[in-house]
Amino acid sequence: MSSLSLYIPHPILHLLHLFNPSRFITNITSHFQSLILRILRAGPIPRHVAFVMDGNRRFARERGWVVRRGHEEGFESLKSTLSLCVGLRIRYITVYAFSIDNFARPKDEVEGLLELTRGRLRRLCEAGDYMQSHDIKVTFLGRREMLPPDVLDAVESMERDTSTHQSAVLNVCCPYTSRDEITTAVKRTMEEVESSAISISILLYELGSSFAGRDITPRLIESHLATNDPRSLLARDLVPLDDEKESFQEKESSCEKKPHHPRVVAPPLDILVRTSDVHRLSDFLMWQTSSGTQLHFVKALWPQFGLREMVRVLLAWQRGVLTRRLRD
Ligand SMILES: CC(C)=CCC/C(C)=C/CC/C(C)=C/COP(=O)(O)OP(=O)(O)O
Repeated sequence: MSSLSLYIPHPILHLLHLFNPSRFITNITSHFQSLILRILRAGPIPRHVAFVMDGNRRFARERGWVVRRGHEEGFESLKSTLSLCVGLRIRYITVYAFSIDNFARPKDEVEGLLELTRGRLRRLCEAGDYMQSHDIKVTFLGRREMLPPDVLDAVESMERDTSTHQSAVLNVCCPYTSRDEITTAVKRTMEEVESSAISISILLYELGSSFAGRDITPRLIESHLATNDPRSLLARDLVPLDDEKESFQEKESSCEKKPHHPRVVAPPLDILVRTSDVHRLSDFLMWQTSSGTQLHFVKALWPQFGLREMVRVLLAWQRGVLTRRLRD
């Protein structure tokens, strides 16, 4: 601007200062994005979308940067993707932030990822920041007990500070693998079935009868998956298990309401996106993707994922939904 001041009269220069080209471009871009999201919202909207945020290291290496910087760019991409999802009114967003296997990566890289959790992500949950102003509940899924104490403290405070939020849920899988999640769910199901079987059989034995036990069904195991942890569900989305639906509805409509806590499950996973052109699940949400989930493998590396990629994914999913509706 200073060299321009030699040629441009002062009042015009003043106007140019007020005009601020970079702010103007940012405003135009954000208006354009809101318009696109509003158009997309005219169609069906998925309730639950998951992301395998792959390609941070490649993004860094291609630019001659240290790996840590690639993950930092990945974090910025997570923030902008969250805004896209919120703008689309998607209620559940589940991201693969840290696999249990990632502990085996170089120390500096692991420390960089943990620092993003206790630093940048923690700040987004503080008073007046993004998660508060957008009413987003943040929950961590996986083996939190494997995290260092200071990261665990940050995780617990993020969950506490956002626990009453109702507009959307961000599930951060960290440290997580799908096989571990399924194994834990099976163990919990067995414990539940055994404890209810024992108490009912004692009662029936005393009454002189016998008891065959509660059935272990896929739906019962599913209700114990991390994505169905009651802490990560929005009250308005709770869906009782099929075999409990009737009694749930009865209790809901009964005048004399007794406390009833049916096992519940979250809305099914509609879309899974994996970036960086890798066509694998890598031990992520294997149960949840086993029926009805549309899988999208996108060429862009995670730090490059943006509006264009999201629009493509959503249009493909909407096309699928509308085609099914016409066919059925
Ligand atoms: C704490 C938090 C929410 C962080 C967000 C940052 C972020 C996007 C983390 C994902 C980490 C990860 C292991 C990505 C996989 O790409 P890669 O590293 O395997 O990359 P590559 O496929 O190029 O090797």
